[in-house]
Amino acid sequence: MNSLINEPKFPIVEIFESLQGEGMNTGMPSVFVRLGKCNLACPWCDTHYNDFELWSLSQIMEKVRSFSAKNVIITGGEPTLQPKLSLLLEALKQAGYFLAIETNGLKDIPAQIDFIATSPKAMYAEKYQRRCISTADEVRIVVDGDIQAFCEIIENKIHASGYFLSPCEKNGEMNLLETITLLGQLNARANKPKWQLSIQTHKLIGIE
Ligand SMILES: Nc1nc2[nH]cc(C(=O)O)c2c(=O)[nH]1
Ligand code: SF4
Ligand SMILES: [Mg+2]
Repeated sequence: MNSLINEPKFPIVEIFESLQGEGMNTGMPSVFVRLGKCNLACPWCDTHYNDFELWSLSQIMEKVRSFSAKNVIITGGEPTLQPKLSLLLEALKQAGYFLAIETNGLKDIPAQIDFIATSPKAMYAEKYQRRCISTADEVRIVVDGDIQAFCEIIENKIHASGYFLSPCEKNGEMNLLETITLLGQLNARANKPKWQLSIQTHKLIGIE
């Protein structure tokens, strides 16, 4: 009997190597493991998270090992939806990788993760009011409307080392003026966390 037939499988959209394009780790060489499925449906989502194929754990490990970066970014879709995510993370950890996650922050994060980047979504504010993660390394919020109140709610709910605003891209245009205007308003408050700009630099320079 081949024990590999019992291997866990994961919905994989794509696995590729690039530079982290966003947030405080911008420029870090990374292998991106993009998992399928999501528990939200943001209208401006840039990922075909339902276009996935099932890959076994060893297929994923082989692909990740074919690249040179030692930072693995688990992204999606929403990667925390995978019931067996810890098995994948355990295998990657055993192989010596630093593990980062990109999550919407509604579900708990497995303990194997070394760096949490979370992007709470203002249009789903009620869900975040009800329950979300309470700590992260960085918070990045997309400016898809008048979201100052949501940023203030998230500051209180999610303690992080860095808080970022990202412009929203619609029809190829970024709302940068709206984004930096809101940055100015958030940072004019006394005794509150300072917010910074995070741009999807990979899109500007045309890398994956
Ligand atoms: N270069 C690059 N950096 C990224 N950071 C987060 C990404 C994502 O799609 O989750 C991403 C991505 O797709 N590409
Ligand atoms: S949470 Fe992320 S992956 Fe899910 S729909 Fe929103 S932008 Fe897309
Ligand atoms: Mg992306």
